[in-house]
Amino acid sequence: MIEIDNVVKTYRDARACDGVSLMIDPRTICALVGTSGSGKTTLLRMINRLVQPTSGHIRIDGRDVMSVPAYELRRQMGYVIQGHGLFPHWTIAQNVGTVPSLLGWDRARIDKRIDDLLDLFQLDPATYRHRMPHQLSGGQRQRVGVARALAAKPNILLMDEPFGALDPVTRGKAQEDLRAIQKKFGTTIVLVTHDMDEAIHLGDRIAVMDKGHLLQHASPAEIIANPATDFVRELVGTTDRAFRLLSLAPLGDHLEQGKAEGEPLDAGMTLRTAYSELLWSGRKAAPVSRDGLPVGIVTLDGLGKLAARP
Ligand SMILES: Nc1ncnc2c1ncn2[C@@H]1O[C@H](COP(=O)(O)OP(=O)(O)OP(=O)(O)O)[C@@H](O)[C@H]1O
Repeated sequence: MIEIDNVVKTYRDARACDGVSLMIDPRTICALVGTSGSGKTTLLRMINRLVQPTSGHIRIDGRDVMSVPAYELRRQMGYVIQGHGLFPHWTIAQNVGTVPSLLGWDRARIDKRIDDLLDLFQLDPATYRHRMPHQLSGGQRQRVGVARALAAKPNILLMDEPFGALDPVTRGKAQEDLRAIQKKFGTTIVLVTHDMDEAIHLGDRIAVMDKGHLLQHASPAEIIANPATDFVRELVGTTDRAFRLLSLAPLGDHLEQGKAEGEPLDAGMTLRTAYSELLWSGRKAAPVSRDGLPVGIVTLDGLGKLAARP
């Protein structure tokens, strides 16, 4: 549990964070969103003491971060920034093994961890271990950045615009990888992003900030359906909120009974994708299958109801 309790950070002429209180549950992803200069990065960096609060407290499992030596705290938490932050003159293996080496793990354990992580991020260890960061693509470097942050099995991962520099396809893949890894390890993730789609897609909860204030902290569905202020409404965008609602749930969660013709849709796709598929194939209904077996149907009418204002 990360507990942010009435935290203020003032710089000479700015209140970067102005009385922010927020609870982040273990094993969840909290997406911090807001316009530029709203205080997201400042808040994130106070969690690992890269920035010191002017007042207020941040506690991790009940322990005030200011009472833990900064180096110890940062070794317990992964930190990923935009543009990966890899050491350019170190090999990929040395980069990934940084924190385990600092923690004094023995060589065999470090090597195994490096190989496991490279495997996990689909970077063949034999090929990539000895390469230098400049010999990788931007997307690969970003994966190595996340692998490095996870190397010492931290409970908490802090991410500041980690996918901001990636093209949309690579970015989508990186988001899927992150979701899968978060599920597998149960890591608590705090993710700063400018991108509301990314926040909706990845966040169990979204925290919206503006001018140092926390405006709303709620689930993506709640933020879309009931934005707390005009600013939040504007950030969510009104033109495609129906589609955003549909993008939150898998088709398999909203099956209907009945008969439908044609190529089945997979129960794992989102309701939004199913809607698009129905429109594209000119059908009002389609069968749904899971692992090749029929499990129900989906209809345009049914999807229409799910997309309507709750
Ligand atoms: N070291 C600093 N000294 C003075 N002012 C600062 C410092 N760091 C941040 N600020 C100010 O605090 C405010 C919040 O900055 P912060 O970087 O937290 O915003 P942000 O929401 O992360 O923005 P962005 O999305 O552009 O990264 C801004 O007005 C910024 O100019």
